[in-house]
Amino acid sequence: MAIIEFPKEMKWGAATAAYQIEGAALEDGRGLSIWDTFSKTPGNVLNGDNGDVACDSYHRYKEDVQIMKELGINVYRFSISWPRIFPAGTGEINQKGLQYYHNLVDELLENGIEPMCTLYHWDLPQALQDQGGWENRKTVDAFADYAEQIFKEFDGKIKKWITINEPWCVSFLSNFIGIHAPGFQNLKLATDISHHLLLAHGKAVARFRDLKVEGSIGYAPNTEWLEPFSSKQEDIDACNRGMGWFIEWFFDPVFKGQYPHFMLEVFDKHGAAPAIQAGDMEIISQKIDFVGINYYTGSVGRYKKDADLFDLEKVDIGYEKTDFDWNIYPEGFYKVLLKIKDQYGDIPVYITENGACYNDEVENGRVKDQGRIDYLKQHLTSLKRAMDSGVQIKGYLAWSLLDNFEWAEGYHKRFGIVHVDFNTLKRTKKDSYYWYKQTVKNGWFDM
Ligand SMILES: OC[C@@H]1[C@@H](O)[C@H](O)[C@@H](O)c2[nH]c(CCc3ccccc3)c[n+]21
Repeated sequence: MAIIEFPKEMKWGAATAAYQIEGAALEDGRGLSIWDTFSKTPGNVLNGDNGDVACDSYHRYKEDVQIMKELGINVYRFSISWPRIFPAGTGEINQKGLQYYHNLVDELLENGIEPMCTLYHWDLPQALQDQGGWENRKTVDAFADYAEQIFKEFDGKIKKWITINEPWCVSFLSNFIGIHAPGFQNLKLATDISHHLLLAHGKAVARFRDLKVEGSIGYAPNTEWLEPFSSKQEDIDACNRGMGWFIEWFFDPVFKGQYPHFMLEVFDKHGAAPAIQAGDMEIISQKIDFVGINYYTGSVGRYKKDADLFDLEKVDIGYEKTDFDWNIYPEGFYKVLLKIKDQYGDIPVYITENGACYNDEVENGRVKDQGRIDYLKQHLTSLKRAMDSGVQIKGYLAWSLLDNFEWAEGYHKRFGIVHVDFNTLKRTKKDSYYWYKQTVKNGWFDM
């Protein structure tokens, strides 16, 4: 088949997040996060799993860095646990928490791997949730203060920064759909939170600029492609409205300084337009250096009155699926990247997450996850198509380095290119690890 080749200067990496891999949830002064509370509330997480131990990367990070070094990647995306730094969300700083991230970052740098740091990957300090969480504008300022502390602490060591991971998940998945922490189901709450998250992003960028921190900063919205079932205008419009929930709602404020009118109309219909204060949009829309794009799947959609907020219903037309039951839809990756470039201009893009759930187990010391290899091949091919179409891709980071705590699905859903036995914490490199290693080394693969 075809040889798919990438530019020499492209960065290759892997991604994780604090609550999903660290464990040591009650160690060295860490405060509780909303995910500690949510996962320990019966019924919220499959099998009652929680992040108390996870991959125990808090203690095993040196082994993990060696795995990355052998993989040959040159960038590693991780997140800092806010409650490990500020156990109460603000005020007293936990020095042991800072020390852990210095140890991790130093280990990465010593092994020629560039740290890419996500400041917020969903683990809000519970103490702040107790004061209203992201619904309270005080949390926005607490985030800016936390970000400032981290910028000052790691300036010169960390040079790629991401403010917020997937504000759509933090707002709508967690406060309207309700399957993630803190688990509310209120549309007005969710839209207010989405606004406060974008404001928090903007305030952190402002502190970054004021402090003249070395490096570049962006955010990492999640994307999805919705393909109209037919060429009927009602199907096309329904899919555009549905994608507006992930894309225009979180991109227009940052890149155009305003919310998309068609989305405001949708929320207004339900009395859920967000509360915006004078000056907010200027803070939100200040320039960023790159955008992190997370892409996993796409669906076919068609118009259906009142099917959901967008008069949209998804139609299963038989695409192959991963073990998360998500369609394997690489075409959507190509299309969403071109949509973003067409609508927001030639912004530098890192693919900060792309990967697949396959729950293959270890057999005779090996994990034959051919499904994941095929998924990566197809999506990297779509990525190359987007690059050849002019999308400025700076790097690709696979989700995830390790099998880890997959939120409401617990440890049952595996996204790693490295298998983790959650009883022994033994790491086993999967077939996809070796395929990815070869691809990173060569800069090309044979489709
Ligand atoms: O579900 C796989 C990964 C998570 O492990 C990451 O923490 C998170 O950033 C992330 N986002 C997405 C796409 C949005 C989504 C998240 C969770 C559930 C459904 C959709 C997939 N993933």
